[in-house]
Amino acid sequence: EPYEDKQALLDFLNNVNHSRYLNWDGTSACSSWTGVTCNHDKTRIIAIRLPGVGFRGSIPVNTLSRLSALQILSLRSNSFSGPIPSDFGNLGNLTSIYLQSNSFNGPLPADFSAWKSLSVLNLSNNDFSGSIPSSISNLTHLTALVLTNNSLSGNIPDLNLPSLQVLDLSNNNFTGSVPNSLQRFPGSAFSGNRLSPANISPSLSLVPPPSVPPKKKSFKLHEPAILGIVIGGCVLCFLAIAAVLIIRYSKKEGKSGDTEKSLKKEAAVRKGASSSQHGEGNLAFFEGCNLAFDLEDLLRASAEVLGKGTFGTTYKAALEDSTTVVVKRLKESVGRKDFEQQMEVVGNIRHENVAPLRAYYYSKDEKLMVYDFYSQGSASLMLHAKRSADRIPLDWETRLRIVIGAARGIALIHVQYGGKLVHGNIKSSNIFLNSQGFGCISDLGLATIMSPIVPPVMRAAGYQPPEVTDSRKVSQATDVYSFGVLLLELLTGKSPIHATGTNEVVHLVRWVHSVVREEWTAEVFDVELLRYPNIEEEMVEMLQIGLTCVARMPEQRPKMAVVVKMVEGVRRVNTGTRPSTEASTLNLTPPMTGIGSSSVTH
Ligand SMILES: Nc1ncnc2c1ncn2[C@@H]1O[C@H](COP(=O)(O)OP(=O)(O)OP(=O)(O)O)[C@@H](O)[C@H]1O
Repeated sequence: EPYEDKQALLDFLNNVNHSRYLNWDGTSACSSWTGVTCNHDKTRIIAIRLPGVGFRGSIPVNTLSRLSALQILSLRSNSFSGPIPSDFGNLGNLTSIYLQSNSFNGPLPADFSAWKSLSVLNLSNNDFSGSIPSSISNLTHLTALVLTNNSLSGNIPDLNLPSLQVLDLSNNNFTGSVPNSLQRFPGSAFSGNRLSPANISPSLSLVPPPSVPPKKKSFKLHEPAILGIVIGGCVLCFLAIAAVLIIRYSKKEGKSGDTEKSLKKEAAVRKGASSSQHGEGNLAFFEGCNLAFDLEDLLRASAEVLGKGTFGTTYKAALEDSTTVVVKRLKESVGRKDFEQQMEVVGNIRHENVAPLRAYYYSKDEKLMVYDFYSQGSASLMLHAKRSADRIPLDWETRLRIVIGAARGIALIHVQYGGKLVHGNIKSSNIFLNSQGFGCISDLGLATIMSPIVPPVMRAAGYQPPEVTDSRKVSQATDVYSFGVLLLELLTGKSPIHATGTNEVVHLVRWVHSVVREEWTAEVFDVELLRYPNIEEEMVEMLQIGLTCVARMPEQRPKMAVVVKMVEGVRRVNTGTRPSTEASTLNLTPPMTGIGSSSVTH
């Protein structure tokens, strides 16, 4: 509703019991919070956003405390003063508090224990004083703590915040040293204080100590500086790598769609020799595969290039009996023994969320892998292909199914072979829809057989976590990070590395962090999702799961089995609040098979 004056807003807050979101942005009609009593129990209101509407003065006690369902509270960019009212502690369901860019003052709340679900706390650009209470360690779900540009002082307590990924304590009056638990954060998180430099991360050297601490309302101006510092010296290197990858990608895109007469003909051209000598045995099929063709049939099939990936070229091959399969022709690979061993591992995995490897072939000149053809294309294609007015957007239900299926597939992979198996190349172009419309992971095993040849950092720019600098560092936590990037990609509609209008190269994980930190949460989501009603809660929950998966430190990322529960819980939790017809027609959680009791055939 367009609220035009303060009275209308007050009427809303005080009398309307049935709304779930209150968003009111951009006018300056309000002056004081006085009169807002919220004297009804509006248990359904889950989000209040009143940024920049001109409020000033303090927030009296008992104005919001009855909103027991409230999850998101944004009062940023007003002129509130005074302390945070003590009864905010009653709002035990809060997940995000944005009070930045006001003139709040006084100490921080002494007891944080009530905010058990809190994920984002942004109190920056105020005048809070005193120290950080150690009770903040009770916020076990906190992912972002932003206290920059206040007058906080004393020692920074040793905070045990396992989920924390964004920390900014800069431009305060903290003294002492950076505690052990926070030394993983970049130096810029602590700059502009009087801290001993001894144990601050070396990146501090990139941060010129500000001679005059930035003052109120300077946060947005300050933001690029912080980002610039965080990215710091990496940026040039990153830009160079990204440019190479973008050029490569566009070349690759350009190639896809080329048609070729047959794989055999192409092989002959490639070898500059007769193609009759493929020699060395035939295709090895896996149990349960009812495809009936041999190598010659496959090589004779008319083939269309689907794309050139990191490991070789992928073809859609139409056989004479009208079967269509996908053939991956690898550029090179490890030796026969290792190749065959890995193919046996992969080919024997049968699970609805893992694309089955149907057959393989190995000879000196030719290494092939045969898969089913997924006619709808990959999640990447569905999400990013030709964004135009007549395009049918990838709807929210399909995105949820992709996420849930992909999570189940990765979790299944992670319990194979004594929990030692890693995918190593999770990305949206390797995810397809299975017959039930759920995500299904392809390319298992390729990263392993190619790791001596193609290092992981060269493979999936934007999907690889910071610790992956060489192939030995790939672990299941790498897959969790890549899955988190996939989740963010599906929520934002943006590629893991994308260029902005100003040709600036943006890293999706950093971009999402910066947007969430600034409470532009609504802006984070893909505009194509805005047309679907009642999904904001689910999107916000998915966003939080995605951010948990992309935690900087591998040991802080959840295990994939836990992620499965989290993503499945998003819809289960919310079915009660959705229209019953809609909820009952969606079968988002068919029984999970395979995890723990996998249906692997040998
Ligand atoms: N079984 C399949 N069915 C339909 N399309 C597929 C299939 N397998 C791969 N593709 C598509 O073919 C194209 C090339 O795939 P390929 O796996 O070679 O490269 P990639 O996924 O872009 O990168 P990478 O090699 O790192 O996995 C991609 O667009 C991919 O989504």
